[in-house]
Amino acid sequence: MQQSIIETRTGDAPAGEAVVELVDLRKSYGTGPSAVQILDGVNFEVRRGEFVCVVGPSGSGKTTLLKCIAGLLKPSGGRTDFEGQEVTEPPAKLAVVFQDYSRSLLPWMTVRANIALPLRNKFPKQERQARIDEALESVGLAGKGHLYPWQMSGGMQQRAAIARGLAYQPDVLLMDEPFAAVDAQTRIDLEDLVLEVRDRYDTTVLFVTHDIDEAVYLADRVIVLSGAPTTVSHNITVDLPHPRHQVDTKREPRFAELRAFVFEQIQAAKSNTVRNRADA
Ligand SMILES: Nc1ncnc2c1ncn2[C@@H]1O[C@H](COP(=O)(O)OP(=O)(O)OP(=O)(O)O)[C@@H](O)[C@H]1O
Repeated sequence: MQQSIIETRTGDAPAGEAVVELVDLRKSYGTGPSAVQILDGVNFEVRRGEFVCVVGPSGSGKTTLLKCIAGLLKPSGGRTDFEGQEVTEPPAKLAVVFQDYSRSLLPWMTVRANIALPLRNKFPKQERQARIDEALESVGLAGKGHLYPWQMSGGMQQRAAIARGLAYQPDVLLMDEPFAAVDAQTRIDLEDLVLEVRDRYDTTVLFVTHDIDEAVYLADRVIVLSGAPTTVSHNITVDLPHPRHQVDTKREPRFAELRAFVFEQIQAAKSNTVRNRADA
């Protein structure tokens, strides 16, 4: 029998402390009559320890949203809070992993030196070395720290980029389509790796993806964005058991139901975007 889809209303998120909170977040690019409104009052919270995926049509502003949360872009209105403080600069306890691993690692430095970079002047040498070793081990790169990024496969480089974020031991990891540029098998391995490290470090994860299967597989909640100008169209609880398993979880009827529901909402958001553009 089909179960109903559980939606979380804003302000009614699962119990626990809100680590990230978006309050009526607005962002437009450009000024005057040529300004284009991308985010048009986005509201949601991420609770400590949650894994939240954000999906939405292409161009709906997912990267823009993540950059506002990371303090890399100033909102045009509303605000984002990190651990109860309004974000006005990149928060110290937040790390970002971007899609383009080839640009996020410095090619003239070894992997160890890349991971050490954000730790410099923050921790004594011995602690830095211990953090680097632990982060490398947790992403399956123990003993590979002496390599340069260009000596590694795409999947290994993205593991190294994740290790750099983890070594900092952030409270929140923001990930912007981190596996979009790797092959399908590596992507599956990295999805499970991120679930493992989330459990190991108890990190809160906010993960942007185009891939609906990936979102439902990884998330505790999926936030679906409407087409631009963008708001939250759905906030869906993923009531699949943990630990997730690439075959068993995806075989569950509930997985198929949730996947179909998210897919339909994105299709609806896409057609609204086309209509909005035609009306403009
Ligand atoms: N710096 C900028 N200046 C002007 N427009 C921008 C800028 N950055 C993004 N945009 C526009 O804002 C809109 C949203 O972009 P954004 O990259 O946030 O969307 P997205 O949902 O992440 O897209 P995709 O799914 O294709 O990666 C797009 O139309 C994009 O062209």
